Amino acid sequence: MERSENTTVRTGIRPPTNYSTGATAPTAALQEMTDSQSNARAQPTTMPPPQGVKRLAQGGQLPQPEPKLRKTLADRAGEYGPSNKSHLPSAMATPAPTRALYKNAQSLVATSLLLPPGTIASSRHTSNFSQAPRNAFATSIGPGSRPPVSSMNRPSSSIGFSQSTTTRPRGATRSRPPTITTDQGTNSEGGQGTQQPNGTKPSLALRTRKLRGTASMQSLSCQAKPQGKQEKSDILGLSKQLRDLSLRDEDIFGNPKGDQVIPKQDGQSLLPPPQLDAELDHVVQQKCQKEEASSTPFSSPGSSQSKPVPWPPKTPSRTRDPEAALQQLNTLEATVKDFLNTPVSPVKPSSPVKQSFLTKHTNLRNFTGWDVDERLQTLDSQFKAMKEVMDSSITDKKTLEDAVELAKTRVDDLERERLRLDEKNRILESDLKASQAQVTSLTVALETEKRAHKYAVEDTSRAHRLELDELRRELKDETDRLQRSHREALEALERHCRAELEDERSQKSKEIQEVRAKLGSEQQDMNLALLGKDREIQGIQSQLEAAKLNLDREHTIKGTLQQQIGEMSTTNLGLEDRMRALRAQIDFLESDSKQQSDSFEEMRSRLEEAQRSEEEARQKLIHEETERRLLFNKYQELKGNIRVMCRVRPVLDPSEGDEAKILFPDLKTSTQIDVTGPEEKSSLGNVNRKVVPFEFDRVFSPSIHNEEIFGEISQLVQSALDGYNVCIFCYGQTGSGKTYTMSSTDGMIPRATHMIYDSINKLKEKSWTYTMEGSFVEVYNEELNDLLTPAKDAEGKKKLEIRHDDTRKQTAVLNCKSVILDSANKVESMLQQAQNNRSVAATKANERSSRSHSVFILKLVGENAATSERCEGTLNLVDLAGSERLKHSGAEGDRMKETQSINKSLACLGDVIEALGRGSAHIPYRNSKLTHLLQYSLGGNSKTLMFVMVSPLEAHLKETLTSLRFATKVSWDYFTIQTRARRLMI
Ligand SMILES: Nc1ncnc2c1ncn2[C@@H]1O[C@H](COP(=O)(O)OP(=O)(O)OP(=O)(O)O)[C@@H](O)[C@H]1O
Repeated sequence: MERSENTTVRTGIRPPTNYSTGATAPTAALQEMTDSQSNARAQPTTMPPPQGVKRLAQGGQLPQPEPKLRKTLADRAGEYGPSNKSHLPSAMATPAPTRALYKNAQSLVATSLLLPPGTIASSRHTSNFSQAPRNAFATSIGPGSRPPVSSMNRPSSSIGFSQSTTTRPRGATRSRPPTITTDQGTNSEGGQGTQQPNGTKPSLALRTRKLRGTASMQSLSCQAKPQGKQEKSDILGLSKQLRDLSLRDEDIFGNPKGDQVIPKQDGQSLLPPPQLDAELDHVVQQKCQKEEASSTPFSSPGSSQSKPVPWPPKTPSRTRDPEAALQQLNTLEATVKDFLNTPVSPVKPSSPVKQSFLTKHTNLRNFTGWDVDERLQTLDSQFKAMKEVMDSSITDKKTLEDAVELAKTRVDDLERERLRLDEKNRILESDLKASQAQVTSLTVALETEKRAHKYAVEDTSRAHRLELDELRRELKDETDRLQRSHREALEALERHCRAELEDERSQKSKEIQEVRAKLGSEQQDMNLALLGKDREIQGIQSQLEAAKLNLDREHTIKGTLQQQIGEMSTTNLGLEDRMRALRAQIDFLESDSKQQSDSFEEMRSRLEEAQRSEEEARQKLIHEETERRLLFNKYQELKGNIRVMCRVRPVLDPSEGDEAKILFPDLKTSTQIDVTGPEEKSSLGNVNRKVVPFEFDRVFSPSIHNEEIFGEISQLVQSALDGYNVCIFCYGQTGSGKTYTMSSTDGMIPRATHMIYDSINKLKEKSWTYTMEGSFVEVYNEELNDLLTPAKDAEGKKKLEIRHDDTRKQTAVLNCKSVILDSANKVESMLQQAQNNRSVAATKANERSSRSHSVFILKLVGENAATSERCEGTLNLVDLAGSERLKHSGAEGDRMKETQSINKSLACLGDVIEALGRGSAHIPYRNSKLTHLLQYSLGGNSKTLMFVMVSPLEAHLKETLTSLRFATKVSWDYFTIQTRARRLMI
């Protein structure tokens, strides 16, 4: 394809295959051809528009191109297109010097055509003779002209021409080898026929024009060489003139280098390399030198292979103007005619030795004839073909013009689009600028707003700070004010309280003085009253004697009544027998007389009377029971609500040690005990042992058993059944027999419960029903423990709390287990359980030393259905802890703490009894748990019995004396109370 294009370009003339019969005569056609050669020489006409053209374009017919930077397609089309070429002035299209030179060239051609036919024939390429158009063309210009070798290889189809002129891609830039032949062929038509958008074509056309001029001159010089040196010099001069012509043409177009500077897109010019002309001159000179060296220049094999310098120039392809082409044809026809009229020079005979051939590559001999008619016919046919070509060229031209017009329209559209886009771009730029300005203004506004906001925040924070400081100051002031006011109020209140306290103190002192004075007078009155009370006591004692007599009488009456009841029961049985007998008798006498009915009525009345007597006797018995209770309580009170008894245990084993000297002087009353004290040295050195006598309500010797002892306390148990609170203590040192007396199997507790059961059963006859409920607690280290609950089960339980009912004079222990004692067996198991849980610790004094106070609480509640009476009494059986002194026991640590708490509770018990004896208004029950628990069983109408337990051993003598003295003190206090009570009774 490339090769085809190149060959087409080299030819520059349409192949005559499509040559049609032209309208122009052959002669005229030859003349036009000659002219076309001249036009072909006038390359500047196809050059890019010179300055004049540019000025014309600037005149308004064409859009003004941007110099070098932006050229529209229309601009480029105007510069290089054939339409612009038509605007060129004729003077510029064909400069005068060029025309003169071409005239010289035509004369030279004519001279060259006068060469001998053999010389011309030898220059033909007979091997390619089959290519008629080229061969015809070669013959059309005469044998003196050297046909272009390169054109012989070119396909002579019109397709190549079309490609070179119309169908070649506008943007395609084909590289061309920098050879003379290639450039020559390319430049022969490319500069005119093609319109390359990149502008390389005009540059190549200029270069082709130079080459053409130079090569033609070289060729001419070479061909003219055989004519002589003068001709050679003429040819060289003509070559120079052509070169100068090219230069001048270039000067005309304003380019000193001979090429128009076509700006590339990158701004670089596409100037041909400056050494190209020198190379072409060098090649032509070398070729001429070779031809000079050869003897037969036209038959030289290299001549046919030499550089294909086209001659004559391919004018038809270079000009697009058909009229000019026709003119060229006419010129060519005229030239042919001149040639035919010119006489032929004789042919130089060849050497007989050396045969000459057409070329060195063929064995054809030299031409021997010249058929002019045939040549003319050939020329005529070529002319016709050229005519057809020209017609087709005209058609192509019109098509191209249409295409150009279309391109212009497109260019205009594009230009309008560009303008629209430019306008849009300007609008967008203006918008952008406006947006930037807006952004700037917004940024400024934002900055301003930020600053304003910052200032506002700072102002606000400053205001808040100030406000906070102000609030703090106010708060501080308020706090100070409040503190001052509070301090002042406190001071005023303190002053007021002090004043009130002073007033109260003075008032109280006055009251104390008054009370003291009053007490003095009362004491006198009391002494007087005491005397009266003594008398009353004596009276009461007499009443008591009388009451005893009454009681005995009542007992007698009771026995009589019981006897009467028995008798009445017997009588009742007899009456019932009699009733049955009477009924039988009634049945017997029913039918009898009135006597029988009277007898029946009498019997019935007697029966009713007997029943009434029985009811009266029962009512009397109930009444006597109530009366008995009152008399029994009065009797107990007369015997003393508080009694102190002493019991001395026997020596269990002789190994226990010596027995102390304890005497019981009054065996009849059993109220005294004499204890021989320890040895004491007198001031004279005599050792004496004092006998210390003690007197109690009852003294039990070691031989007395529990049964007899219970006989003494059974009356108190009866009082508990009668609804009174009874408290029985066992006091004494460790090992003195307290537990034995109280809790042993035949101790007071079991006996008391058994007695209570018996009494309850008996009282049922008197319409009394009882409930008995027992509990067992322990006071250890001033704390209450439930002995009926094992220690492990007591953990986590609530502590025992003492609650007093002041109305009923009853005490209850909260959170303490109580057992309903509905049988005697339950009491024994309860005692056993309590004994196991009781805190027992070993001390030096006793291995089984009880270090706590145990309290057996038996609550008795009785109700009489006949009389609706109700009684509620409590029997407290207390086994006190050992009363030994600390020094003697040798207790340490926890034992010492136990002992201290034991001594404290015992001391508190003594204080309570002392207070009760003194008749003090305040009884210190709450000083210890024990007295607090037994509050309603100590004092008042309660019955209290204290057993002081005594060891018979000499070793325990001191403790024995201490215990006896404590009991005596209590006894005396009780005595005081009893005395007072007796006085009150009197
Ligand atoms: N009247 C008595 N007849 C026979 N044995 C007695 C008598 N009194 C006490 N005993 C015996 O003496 C010992 C000590 O008696 P008991 O344990 O009752 O003394 P205690 O005062 O209760 O001592 P603690 O204060 O340590 O409980 C016991 O073995 C007991 O059986």
